Amino acid sequence: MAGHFPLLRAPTSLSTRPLHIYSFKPTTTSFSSYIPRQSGLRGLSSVAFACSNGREPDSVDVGVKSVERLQEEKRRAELSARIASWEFTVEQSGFPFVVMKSLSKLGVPSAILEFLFGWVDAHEECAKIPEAKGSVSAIRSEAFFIPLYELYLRYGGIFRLNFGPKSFLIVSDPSISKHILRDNSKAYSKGILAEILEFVMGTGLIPADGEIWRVRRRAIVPALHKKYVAAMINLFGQATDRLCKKLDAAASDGEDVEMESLFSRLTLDIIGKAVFNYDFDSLTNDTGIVEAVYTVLREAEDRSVAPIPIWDIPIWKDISPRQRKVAASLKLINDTLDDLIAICKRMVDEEELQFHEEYMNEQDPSILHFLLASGDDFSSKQLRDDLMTMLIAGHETSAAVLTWTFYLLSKEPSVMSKLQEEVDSVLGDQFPTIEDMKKLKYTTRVINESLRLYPQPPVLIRRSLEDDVLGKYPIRRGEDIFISVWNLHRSPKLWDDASKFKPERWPLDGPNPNETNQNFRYLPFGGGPRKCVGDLFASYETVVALAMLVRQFNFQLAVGAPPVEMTTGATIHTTDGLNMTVTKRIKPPIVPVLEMPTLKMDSSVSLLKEDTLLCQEGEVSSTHS
Ligand code: HEM
Repeated sequence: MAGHFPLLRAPTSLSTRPLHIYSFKPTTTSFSSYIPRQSGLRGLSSVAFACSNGREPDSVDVGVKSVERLQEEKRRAELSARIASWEFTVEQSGFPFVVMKSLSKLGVPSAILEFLFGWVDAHEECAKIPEAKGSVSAIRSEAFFIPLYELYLRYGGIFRLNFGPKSFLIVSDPSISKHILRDNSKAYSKGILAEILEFVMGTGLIPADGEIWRVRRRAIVPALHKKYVAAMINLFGQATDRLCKKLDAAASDGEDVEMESLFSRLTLDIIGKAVFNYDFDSLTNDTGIVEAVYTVLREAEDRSVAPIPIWDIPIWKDISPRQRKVAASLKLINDTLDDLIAICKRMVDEEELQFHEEYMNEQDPSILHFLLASGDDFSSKQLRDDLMTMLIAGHETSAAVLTWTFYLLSKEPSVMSKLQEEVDSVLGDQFPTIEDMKKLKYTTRVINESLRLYPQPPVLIRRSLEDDVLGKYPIRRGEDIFISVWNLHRSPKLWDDASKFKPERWPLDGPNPNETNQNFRYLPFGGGPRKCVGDLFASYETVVALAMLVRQFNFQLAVGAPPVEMTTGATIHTTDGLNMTVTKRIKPPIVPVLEMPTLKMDSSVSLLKEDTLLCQEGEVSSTHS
């Protein structure tokens, strides 16, 4: 999300997208990056991550797709070659640069050039940030962070990208990221992000800056205390159980399922209950409010790529049917939130519970209830902004994590087997509990690794509020900056086998990886004061859903489905959904364990020890720690 920005990618139309099951129906999900079209950054090139399930598709459509894919790969290779040949470089003056470019054209490898000319650069009095310029001919509408990766390999951990009059600093260096996000975070705001999200999130926590952000963060973080998150485990289990029932029916009927939209609905149902005690029940129904939520999400995404902000023209709001629909959807959501706030206020007035640090109403443990009970002084508009922000922040991100985790697992059956083995032994037939979270170590590593390969969102956005120095480069106030988490997480300089899905890279007996213990090369939840407030919530949510689903089913990419390609909204989405064949698992028979009283005592002693160890080492990082 949106820390979660570029925001928003919602199923294009709930009515055009059947609720849960269909076979290879293209899902009208053309996601675009949030990067404003006028910036010229969108779709610098395109990339298709073809999926193959090891079986040959046979339809004509699929044949056409394969040709398109080959063309795409060719285009991509051409673009890589053009980037590698410095074609996009903005000429910098000076003898060293001219020599470097000439040597590069003669085929001298970039590692040698870096070695030779890095030294020269380091000794210049006022180093200049390497500059590249966007090429109109290379612009397409696909995932923008892929060409940024190619440019990073060519230009390094910080470079300037120019598009016409606009320019952006692209940062892919751990220590510069740490400087911006943590060490000098006060000198940076959310910039473009705040401007685009204003209509839907107002001054909610994600777009807010300065004093408003400080006050709201201080009010909201305590609401996600450990007891609350533990109580949410039940909710995660129940919601996932509903999804399991749907999959069970699909498996019995032999129908394939589109998992991305199912995950979107699962996480919407969860976040509605968790944040304001509202059951969207979107896994079962397409009610007006669910459609309203998606209308607003889609609008935010579209605004982020529109060439002219026509929605700002007063008369346009009244005559455009689309803008009228957006306004009506926002009104419906706001009215619903106002009702929920009123109901909750009455509950708080009537209850006799004393407010304290780990306050929680068992009947309604929602964040809204905590905020109202805390007696904080804020307007209902601010409260609505906060609720809306968390709804969006906690919905698309978790759904995207689950989508890409299942995609990755479909490619690595050995990881899936290991995962199922752990889940069987830890959960048996029970619903997951908070104690299980510490024991599901490999499951957690699978999520950690999925977040490395598919960070949600793939870039973080900032704007400098004052002059600063990034690495060795001075920068001016007002610079728009993209920290590419995608580049950091996939850099061959920072990781062995960077592009391989390898949960084993994170030792089971080691700490849960986070930005601090990975020194800012790994930023699944951002870092510094603006780190995600829902990190622990989201970790448990995705672990519970993953564990319950793989316990009951096997998942394979559906035969003949469109290839799984990437595109961006708030998070990384698929272009045509994640179509899977789901089959019920046949588990091996449970072998009864012989009761041996004398040995029993010994084993319980060692079990206790192991549990203690797991508690200490298996903790999932939390903003609240
Ligand atoms: C796997 C799921 C999630 C991922 C990957 C994720 C990721 C992130 C990231 C990277 C940021 C930092 C953005 C930045 O620095 O610009 C962030 C911020 C935020 N996240 Fe999440 N998030 C997830 C789930 C959640 C959930 C479940 C909630 C709410 C319950 C939530 C609420 C927020 C909020 C309010 C912020 C803004 C914090 C601030 O600016 O002070 N997120 N998230």
